[in-house]
Amino acid sequence: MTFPLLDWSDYATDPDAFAQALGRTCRETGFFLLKGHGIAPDLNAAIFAQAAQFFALGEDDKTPLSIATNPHNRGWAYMGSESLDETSAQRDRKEAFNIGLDLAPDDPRVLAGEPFRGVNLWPDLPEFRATMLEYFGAVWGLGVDLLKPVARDLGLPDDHFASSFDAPMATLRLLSYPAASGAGDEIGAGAHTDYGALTLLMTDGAPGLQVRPRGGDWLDVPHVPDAFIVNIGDCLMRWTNDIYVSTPHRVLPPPRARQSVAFFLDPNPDALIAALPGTGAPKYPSVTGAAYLRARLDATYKT
Ligand SMILES: O=C(O)CCC(=O)C(=O)O
Ligand SMILES: [Fe+2]
Repeated sequence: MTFPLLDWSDYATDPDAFAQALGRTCRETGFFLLKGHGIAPDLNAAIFAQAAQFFALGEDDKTPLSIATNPHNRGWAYMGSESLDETSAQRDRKEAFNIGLDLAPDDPRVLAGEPFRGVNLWPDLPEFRATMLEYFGAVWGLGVDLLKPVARDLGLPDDHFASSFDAPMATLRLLSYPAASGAGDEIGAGAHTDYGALTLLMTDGAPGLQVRPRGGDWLDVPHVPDAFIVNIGDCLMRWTNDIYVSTPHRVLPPPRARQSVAFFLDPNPDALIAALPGTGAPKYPSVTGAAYLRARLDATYKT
């Protein structure tokens, strides 16, 4: 397996060729690298710097922001609270912080208690919120743009997915992995496939991320500075009636402390995940975006 390096600026000059290359990788492995995406290296650097400040806070500052008591998948996940490998009892050696679509406390969707419609939790760090929201907006825009060549590859109008992602259950997730302790049986993030439509990931370059293509062995994902590692998730696989594949990946305990920033683009809560036109007899019943994500998260946080 190779990790194709796609250049987003090619989409503007030759959208058909870009869609074809993107489609090929989504059908074969569901993983690619993306450069030329226009998100400023300065903004990337700022995100990593703010994340480092957050993770350096003490438990007293982080505990009130706990995701465990938040019904909307927002906030801080402490070390050992998750097991991404649903088949294993082994706990991931990582901390995380989730930020969702930013809504005001008096937003009607928040007041109505709609699923995944909550307010974000913020640490007391002066530039944290503004930096996170700027990045959230930029990567959300890029993710929705990437769904245009996806639609084109599937023979659908370019804007086919737009209305399913205009108020998405997207999550910006900061991740921090301590260096391997050397104790042997540990994992940074257990083997899993992502739940949503697309994931756009940046890492600090510390090794650890591996992908296992169907029928193959675990492979290290190469680091290309400032390129996103993009992969498709189970929701898009299901939407395409399995024409696209989501691929298992994991994070090994890294040789040095490691940070990464993932953006999970899940659809709107009420988006209907049903086999797309032209993809054959549906293999799965239709499901809403919210019902699908809730079922997957419950498995991750099982006790
Ligand atoms: O930290 C990474 O490089 C990947 C994390 C990941 O796969 C996830 O959180 O879904
Ligand atoms: Fe993942």
